[in-house]
Amino acid sequence: MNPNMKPKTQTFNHLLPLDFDNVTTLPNSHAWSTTTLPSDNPSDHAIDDGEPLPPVIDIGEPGAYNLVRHACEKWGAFQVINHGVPLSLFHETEFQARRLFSLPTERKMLVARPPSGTTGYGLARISPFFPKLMWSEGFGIMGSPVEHARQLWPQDHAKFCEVMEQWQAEMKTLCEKIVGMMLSSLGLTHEEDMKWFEPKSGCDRTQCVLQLNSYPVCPDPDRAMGLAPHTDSSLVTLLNQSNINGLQVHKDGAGWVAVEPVKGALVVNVGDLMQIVSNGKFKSVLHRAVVNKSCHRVSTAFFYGPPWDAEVSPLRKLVDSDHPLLYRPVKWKEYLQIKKNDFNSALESIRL
Ligand SMILES: O=C(O)CCC(=O)C(=O)O
Ligand SMILES: [Fe+2]
Repeated sequence: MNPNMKPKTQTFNHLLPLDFDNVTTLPNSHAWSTTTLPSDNPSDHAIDDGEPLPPVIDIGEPGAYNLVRHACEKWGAFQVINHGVPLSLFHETEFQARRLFSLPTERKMLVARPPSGTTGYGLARISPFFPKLMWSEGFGIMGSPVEHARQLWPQDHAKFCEVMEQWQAEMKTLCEKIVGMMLSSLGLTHEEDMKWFEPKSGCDRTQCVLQLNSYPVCPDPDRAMGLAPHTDSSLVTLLNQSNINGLQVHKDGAGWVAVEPVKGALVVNVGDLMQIVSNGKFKSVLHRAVVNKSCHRVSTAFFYGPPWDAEVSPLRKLVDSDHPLLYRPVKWKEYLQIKKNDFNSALESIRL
């Protein structure tokens, strides 16, 4: 696989996932060959000093800041527990996501995501960068999902909207806390150093996307890919991967490492913007999702970012003669355009 590949011309067929329920063998369109499928298996290095890695951090503990910094530098990912999000809401969110994906294909097509859009039902947005299709379907939400939910369930959409809005609110609060912890761990204060990111004139303009992902049972998981390797463009991403294995993170020297699900924990990914803000100290983690033969896996990813037009640049306090400025300033909306063209080399293209 060439991560620098340009998107190929999309046809309508490329925008819509398979009707997975009616497929018993892996179609050629979804069969990743050894040249397109990263061949290295999850590493044996996933255990370090008897602890599963990336680390699981109790963010209620006084020493959590140091653990967060260490995880962001070493892995670009960690799991959080003791975060205050009720377990019942995890279950309700997963239940509603499963309810959506179990609708008949024709119903889901009513809310198909447009080719360059963010919200609605469809293939992974990164699909155009890869020669094969992924064994997954997704549904993107920004703000209220009510317009789409009304089309999916004309009589019965209130609960879906209530649960998704509650989940978004909880994720946003937790992201604010985690971004604050990351900055504090670098010796920065939110007030001084994050002015670009603060709500202006009392209204909160941070931009967030909630992405529901579905990985149906796959007849030939070794040749299929749930979600191909990528980094997230966000500042941070919070992922609920339910109780089923599938997420893997890439670590130099260790290869692909499985992130073991921990009940009630959320995975935190450092995103590209946080790598920029931290002047390269924190690593935007390369990750992927694999599929399996027996369980339909559902995950929810909450991408947390600054206002579209806020300029993101490395924090001045982190730049000195030993740590030269690594990235030019960029607005998130501009960065997303760069990512659409350059994909996994987007960070390189704004490097000084
Ligand atoms: O489902 C997963 O484990 C990964 C999801 C993900 O990386 C994404 O939605 O960006
Ligand atoms: Fe991701």
